[in-house]
Amino acid sequence: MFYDHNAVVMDLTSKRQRALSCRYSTGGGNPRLMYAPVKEEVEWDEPRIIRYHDIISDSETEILKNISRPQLSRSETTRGVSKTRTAQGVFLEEDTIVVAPISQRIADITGLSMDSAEELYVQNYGIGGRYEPHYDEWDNENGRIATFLIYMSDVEIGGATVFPEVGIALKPKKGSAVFWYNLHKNGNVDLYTEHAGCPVLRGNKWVANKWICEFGQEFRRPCSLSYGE
Ligand SMILES: O=C(O)CCC(=O)C(=O)O
Ligand SMILES: [Fe+2]
Repeated sequence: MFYDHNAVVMDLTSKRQRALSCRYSTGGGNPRLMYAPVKEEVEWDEPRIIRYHDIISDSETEILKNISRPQLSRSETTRGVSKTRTAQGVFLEEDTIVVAPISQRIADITGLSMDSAEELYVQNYGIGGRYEPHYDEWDNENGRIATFLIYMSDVEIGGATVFPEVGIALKPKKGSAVFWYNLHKNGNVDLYTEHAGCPVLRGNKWVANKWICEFGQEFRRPCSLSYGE
């Protein structure tokens, strides 16, 4: 399938920008964030997509890139090496330097448990690297309830994360992250969360994905019995 991402996106994003809002967040009163609240910006309402600014430092990103570089391999999906995802990636174990504090920060910010989350997945896209439209979760037990996508680089041209169903483009901004729920509270996939990584036209794109899973979130994000919620 071919999407003219730039055309869809530039049009709708500019309309939406008028309603954007920003605030400092303590993750609902988390003690670790009381003295250093995180900068939160609403990118979209439904599905709710939040951008967190300055959540990872330049030195942390350099460490993550340096650790990852020698281990990168072509990204795979459940069907093997992927043609729809032309990037290289690596899962970093929790005891890797700087990884555990990042997981803790994500837990503090989102209020979700990291106990059943996947390991941090660092990805690098070169020129032309892209990831075609997909859902992070479809039908798994302990599915990916939410995605926390950290941008570890700016990208000169291209490389936006786009949501074709809603018409929004999230531009990579080094040190920031975007967060959304893939699943509704009733456990169904939110069909508006289909997203893609646009081709990198100039520059080099680094991201780190933390996929947060369902188990352990029962009291943090209680289920809903309502069909639409
Ligand atoms: O690189 C991006 O902007 C999106 C990456 C993504 O969607 C994924 O790895 O699942
Ligand atoms: Fe994704």
